[in-house]
Amino acid sequence: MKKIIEVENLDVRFLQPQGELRALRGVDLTIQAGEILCVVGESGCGKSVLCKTIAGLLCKEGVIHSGAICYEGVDLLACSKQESRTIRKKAFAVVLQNPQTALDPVMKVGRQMDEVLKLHRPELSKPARRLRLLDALKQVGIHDPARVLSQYPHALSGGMKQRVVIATALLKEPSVLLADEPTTALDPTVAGRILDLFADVHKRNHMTIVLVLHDLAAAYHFASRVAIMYAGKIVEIGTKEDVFAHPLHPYTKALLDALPSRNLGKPRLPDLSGFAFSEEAMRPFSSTHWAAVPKGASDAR
Ligand SMILES: Nc1ncnc2c1ncn2[C@@H]1O[C@H](COP(=O)(O)OP(=O)(O)OP(=O)(O)O)[C@@H](O)[C@H]1O
Ligand code: NI
Repeated sequence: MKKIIEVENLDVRFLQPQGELRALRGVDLTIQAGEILCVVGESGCGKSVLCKTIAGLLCKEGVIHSGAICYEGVDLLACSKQESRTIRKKAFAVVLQNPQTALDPVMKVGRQMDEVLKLHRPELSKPARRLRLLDALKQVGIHDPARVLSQYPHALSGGMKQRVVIATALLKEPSVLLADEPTTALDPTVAGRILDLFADVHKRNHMTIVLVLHDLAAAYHFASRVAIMYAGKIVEIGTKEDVFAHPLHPYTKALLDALPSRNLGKPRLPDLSGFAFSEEAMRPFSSTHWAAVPKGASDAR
């Protein structure tokens, strides 16, 4: 498989009054074209900083101390700002965890999506752009796109807002979609549907997707490969089957042991309207994506 992004020995620090915080301590990561790479790790391990640094969105307090981020062989940290900006603008789109902050509250959805499309496809006429926007919303599962285009973001639910954000990201036809915990702000059933949407987008567009997730079980379902991050480093990476069957790092083992259900390879349950298992087993995606069992009832290993 072709490598699309190579991160080498990336070291990012935050200078604070009380000292230097090392958020990324030499991250090495290869992202392959066309894969869904899920990055999983505990809160504070550096997932968002990694995503933002790749996307060129690191806040000004963050210092890239050393390392390389190569996109199709071009080191974005070594080339000119203008060049790296042009490459990033063309190649990457980013979806963040809170759709609220991604949308302008005082601009109708249609207008803000149109602004993005105008930049990306200046040759399109206004009617052609409108058709493109309607189609983009349909592609993310919005059944009444004309109505949504005419609304302000506050009129939409959290899940609908995130769909709009994803549709807007896709308007840019990026090679790589970076999504940083895109479902954290959503309630569990909606979160499951949004993750399904990423899988769908991947299947349709053969795009490279980097999906940061908290939940290892969700990563198993959606990833081609899984990268485990711990204390500012990628400590393990591999196909999901390898990582789940033969975890090498103690943190990966601990994460796997913490899963409420170990029967991840089992067939999916159909959608259920109710749930009879213990509350602990009711993980956000369990009813739609895999059979959940009460703790202790299964030990697949
Ligand atoms: N703007 C900032 N200023 C100072 N420290 C920061 C800043 N942003 C992140 N950090 C620190 O960098 C480290 C990594 O943060 P990051 O947000 O990448 O974690 P994360 O893995 O995304 O966590 P979460 O799962 O909670 O989103 C943390 O210790 C965090 O406190
Ligand atoms: Ni984060």
